[in-house]
Amino acid sequence: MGTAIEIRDLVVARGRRRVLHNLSCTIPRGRVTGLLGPSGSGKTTLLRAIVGVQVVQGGTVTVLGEPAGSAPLRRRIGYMTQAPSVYADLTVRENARYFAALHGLPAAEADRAIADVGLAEARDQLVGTLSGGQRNRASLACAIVGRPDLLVLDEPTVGLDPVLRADLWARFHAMAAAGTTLLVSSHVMDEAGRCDRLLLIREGRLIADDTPDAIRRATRHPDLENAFLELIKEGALA
Ligand SMILES: Nc1ncnc2c1ncn2[C@@H]1O[C@H](COP(=O)(O)OP(=O)(O)OP(=O)(O)O)[C@@H](O)[C@H]1O
Repeated sequence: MGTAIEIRDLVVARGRRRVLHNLSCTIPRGRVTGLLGPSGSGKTTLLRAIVGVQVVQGGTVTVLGEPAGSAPLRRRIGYMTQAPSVYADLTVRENARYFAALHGLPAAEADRAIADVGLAEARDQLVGTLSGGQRNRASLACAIVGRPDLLVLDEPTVGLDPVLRADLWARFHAMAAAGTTLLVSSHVMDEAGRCDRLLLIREGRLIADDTPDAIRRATRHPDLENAFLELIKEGALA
């Protein structure tokens, strides 16, 4: 299977606060790994460090065998931020075609990405007129258009109804089956069970790094939400 991302003793401060404390983990290739944790726990900061846009104070982040942020990685990573990163005054198709062109890819690839996120019917609509969930999917289309080896998605399913969420998760797994590594953040615990592996982060520290089943077994909670509460309680007692 192999390793896609290797993080060793990562320390990040934002403002005057230390946000990540000596965090270490490895993320396997060709799998969907979920990054879960409460609001403010450091999920976005960790994703930023992996994508290479975060100043770090210590430790190493190696992505697809290269140091995070290095030039060869630029075309190999798709990153969807929480704020939509698409142009409001362009249509969905124009946005996706623009990102396809940046990767040197033909317009057909843009149309494929739009269809992949279920936005084909809205492809000629200006992004500024889309609903929040549709705008998220337009951002996702732009992140996947280059068929990246690593897809880093910061809360991609916010604002989506259950049917669309289930549909997107099925697409994530299809991409993983085709060899893409996905790292997906969420603070919705019912999405945790959809991941192959989970990283649970709290106050900048990793409190679990395992499969959903192993976490359920170790905590004796069939429900991941309660399993996480148990891990947090154990952490507080340790
Ligand atoms: N630009 C910044 N300057 C100072 N502090 C920041 C900055 N960005 C984030 N922080 C702080 O860093 C901590 C981690 O933030 P981060 O965005 O990584 O959390 P998160 O787990 O992604 O939260 P959420 O789920 O709410 O998006 C928070 O305490 C936040 O207030």
